[in-house]
Amino acid sequence: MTVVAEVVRGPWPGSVEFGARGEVTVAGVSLVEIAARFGTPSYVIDEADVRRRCREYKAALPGAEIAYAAKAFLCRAMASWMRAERMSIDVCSAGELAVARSVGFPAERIIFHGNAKTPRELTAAVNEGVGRIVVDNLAEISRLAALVPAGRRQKVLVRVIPDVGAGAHAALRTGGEDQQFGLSIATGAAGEAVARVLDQPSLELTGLHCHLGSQIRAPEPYETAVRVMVEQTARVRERHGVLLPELDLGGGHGIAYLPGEHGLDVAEFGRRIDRALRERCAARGLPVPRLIVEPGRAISGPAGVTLYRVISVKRGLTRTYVAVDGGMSDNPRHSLYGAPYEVRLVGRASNAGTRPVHVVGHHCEAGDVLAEDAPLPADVHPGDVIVMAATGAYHHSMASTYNLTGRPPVVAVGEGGARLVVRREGAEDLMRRDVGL
Ligand SMILES: Cc1ncc(COP(=O)(O)O)c(C=O)c1O
Ligand SMILES: N[C@@H](CCCC[NH3+])C(=O)O
Repeated sequence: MTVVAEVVRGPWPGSVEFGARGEVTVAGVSLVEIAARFGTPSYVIDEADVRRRCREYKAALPGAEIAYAAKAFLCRAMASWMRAERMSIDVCSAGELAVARSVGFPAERIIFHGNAKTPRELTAAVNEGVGRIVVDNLAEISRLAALVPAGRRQKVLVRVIPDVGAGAHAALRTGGEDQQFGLSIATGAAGEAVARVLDQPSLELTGLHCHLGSQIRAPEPYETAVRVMVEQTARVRERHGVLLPELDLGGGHGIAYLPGEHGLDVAEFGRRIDRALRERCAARGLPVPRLIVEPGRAISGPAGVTLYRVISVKRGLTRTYVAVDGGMSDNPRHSLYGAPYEVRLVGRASNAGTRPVHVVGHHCEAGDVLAEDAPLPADVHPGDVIVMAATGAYHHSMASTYNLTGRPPVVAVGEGGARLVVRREGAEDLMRRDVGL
């Protein structure tokens, strides 16, 4: 296939190719063929691209533990790719834990999160033997300690609020005071949690954790967080004489959603965090703790695309609406955060020129918009297939069945071609939970 122009890959998987006649392939597999074989809408994920991103993290942060944040996208295939790449996984529910364990993902490389873990979740985490549980409130400390069988110690991290605000949208900023995640240093809750954990013989405190927010594209907020977290680690030693061997900086690493944008530069992030950590630890006379990072979006986001079929094109007074066979049920991100997206026509060339359109879904809400002012060919028409970039994170995992629409399948592409890894949800699946009259 002729690649028409040097593609500025931006939000697309590394293997994407755009041909002169409108063909688009990912990992060498034609997206039109995927649409024909698996139907639309469909999520497509490039396995090699996901795995390459894991290796990029390992190369950028030698010696660090890289825990993929499963909330971004998890299915059994993804969990087994993470196992094969020797990644760790961060989970935040019994469901994510069960999926990871179902493919034999090693429990000791699982980090269990949650600001309101239920007793059932805590029990599952302890029984499975997860590597670390991240304490996120005072109430769960004694509850957790009581669940640990005699003769065992459960490793825990304490999630503190570093009071560093970062993230692409208010709903994605979780590192500042006055939100529901983590324990405040300012109110004394973080210090209290540390003391209570150290008081429990069945718990072993291995370090502090923080998570600033999501879709952060610059390293500076993380450098600030390193300063705060090293200071807190030093205070634990001063107050309790305990040297914490780990420091978890969470995730939140941003990606490009539009052409010309850039994500967090992982290599630069690695260099700067390493330097900041060494400097701060030297200043406080601490040995450098083992770093843990928890990228989700940056591992799976750019590796995924979504295919839709155009159902109708309506010209309004001022705008054109291109309605597709999916919508906020498979991608709630535009309606939740106003997130921008890049879309392209697939499978035919057009010389009609482009014009900005609103790509909308098929749900009964005016807010069911997928992309605003997206440039598509002026002759886009029903039956066309379009592809949306950077949908590998927080799409499948946030999908709903609104309007009793079944969720799309996930198709993995790689050297062996395309294969279904999650099947399409049908009316029978939806009715299986409905026990009837
Ligand atoms: C504790 C924790 N770790 C990691 C992540 C992963 O975030 P991201 O997908 O933005 O890297 C999140 C979500 O923001 C989180 O809450
Ligand atoms: N769901 C968000 C990210 C939340 C990150 C989880 N703490 C998104 O789609 O961007």
